[in-house]
Amino acid sequence: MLRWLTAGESHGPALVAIAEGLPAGIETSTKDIAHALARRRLGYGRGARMKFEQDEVTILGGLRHGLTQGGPFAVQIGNSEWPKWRTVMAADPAEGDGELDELEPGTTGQARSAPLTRPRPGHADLAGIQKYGFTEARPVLERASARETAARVALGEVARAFLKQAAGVELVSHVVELGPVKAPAGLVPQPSDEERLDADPVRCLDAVASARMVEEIDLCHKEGDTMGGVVEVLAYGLPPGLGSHVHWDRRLDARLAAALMGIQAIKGVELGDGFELARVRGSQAQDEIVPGNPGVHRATGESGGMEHSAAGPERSISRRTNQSGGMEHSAAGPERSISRRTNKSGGTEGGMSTGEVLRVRAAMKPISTIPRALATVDVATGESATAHHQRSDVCAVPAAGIVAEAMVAMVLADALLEKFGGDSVPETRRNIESYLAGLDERGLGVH
Ligand SMILES: Cc1cc2nc3c(=O)[nH]c(=O)nc-3n(C[C@H](O)[C@H](O)[C@H](O)COP(=O)(O)O)c2cc1C
Ligand SMILES: C=C(O[C@@H]1CC(C(=O)O)=C[C@@H](OP(=O)(O)O)[C@H]1O)C(=O)O
Repeated sequence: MLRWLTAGESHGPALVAIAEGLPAGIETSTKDIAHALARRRLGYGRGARMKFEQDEVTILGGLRHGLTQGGPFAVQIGNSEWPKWRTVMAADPAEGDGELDELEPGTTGQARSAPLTRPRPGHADLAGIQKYGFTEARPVLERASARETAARVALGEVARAFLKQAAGVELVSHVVELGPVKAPAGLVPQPSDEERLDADPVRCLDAVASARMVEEIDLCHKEGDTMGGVVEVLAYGLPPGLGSHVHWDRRLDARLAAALMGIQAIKGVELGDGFELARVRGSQAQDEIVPGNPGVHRATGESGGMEHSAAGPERSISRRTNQSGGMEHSAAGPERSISRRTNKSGGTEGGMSTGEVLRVRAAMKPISTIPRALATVDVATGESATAHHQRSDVCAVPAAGIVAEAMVAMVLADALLEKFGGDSVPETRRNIESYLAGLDERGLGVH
């Protein structure tokens, strides 16, 4: 079982994250994690804070000479802006000598130390004040802030490394909608497109749509507004059978949906064709099962025309049946296999992975903090007021895609460990190979 937690506040000294249950032998490094964090900071439309703040990565436990050791993996992400917040965010009373009343760059007139008694709509501020007995929103917003997603991305990077090294599973994410602009339907990236996507200002695969998305962000910024959008995460090379149909909380789709909904500002999750399937007849909503090995794992519901972009990379984990696994006497043999005509379901059926490409989408609402003053109530006086305005991103959809990748990686790593176990990467890999060989023996392999 993979357990993990994050701690830390947006303007605290650091975020920390701990993952327990990862096997030994996962190859990763400070550099890999710093790279993942840098990817999260990418994206056109992010605010002033992304420019001046640095993520300072320190691995505190669980890694030795570039390999996990089987113990809890602990990472700290230091906040380079901490000296300015030492007083406001001091752990102990009357501690610190931070620059108390200096304005934050990009903010409009709010001193750091001022009590935030005018809760911002669209944020955790008011419900948090009500729930925890606070008199102002600072303690709420500090923990609710999506700054915390840096900690998730740090752990997600280790999970990604595990998935690739133990199972040959590779993830890729991209932006499919930004405000009113949509990328062409059915266009899906390969893991090998990652560099190209990261180089795009909005992490969109289609150059024309990307340019229109950038224009839309500029327009939105000019008009003093903010934007949301939709991101998609794909996982290539999953074995069939992760998750289970036997109980609601073991379903892979349910676990993915919960993990994605757990990202700040995510308001909807779809698996495969998701909501679109509700609009078509049953006869059009199936992924028919056929014998044979198409050599292509489809990412989408399209059955033709998209193979150049939808085909998955070769499954990189080896099959023992093709080598010396002693399966020669099997009735079906590895030459028999099973495949799907389409992948409308997005790679799960009955709460289990099908062995097709996993495709999941998350919809992000527009950034709540808009430059225009929003109506609220001052909780100190009970009078109508205008909400505090912190500086804000215009759009953080590209960053949300990286966070979504991390959350999907954590869920898949957990599901993989649940099914295959293993205290070391080679052991997990052997277990997967043996399972896949068993499927081949029965003629049920998904190649
Ligand atoms: C990567 C990322 C960056 C975000 N940046 C901002 C921001 O600059 N300003 C803002 O108002 N909300 C931002 N949000 C969204 C808020 O954190 C979120 O809306 C808020 O915590 C309330 O949670 P809820 O929308 O899930 O109800 C961001 C979210 C993500 C995922
Ligand atoms: C710091 C990050 O994102 C922050 C998430 C966030 C929010 O309300 O969620 C609000 C902004 O921070 P502030 O209110 O201090 O300007 C973002 O910059 C980050 O992603 O590293």
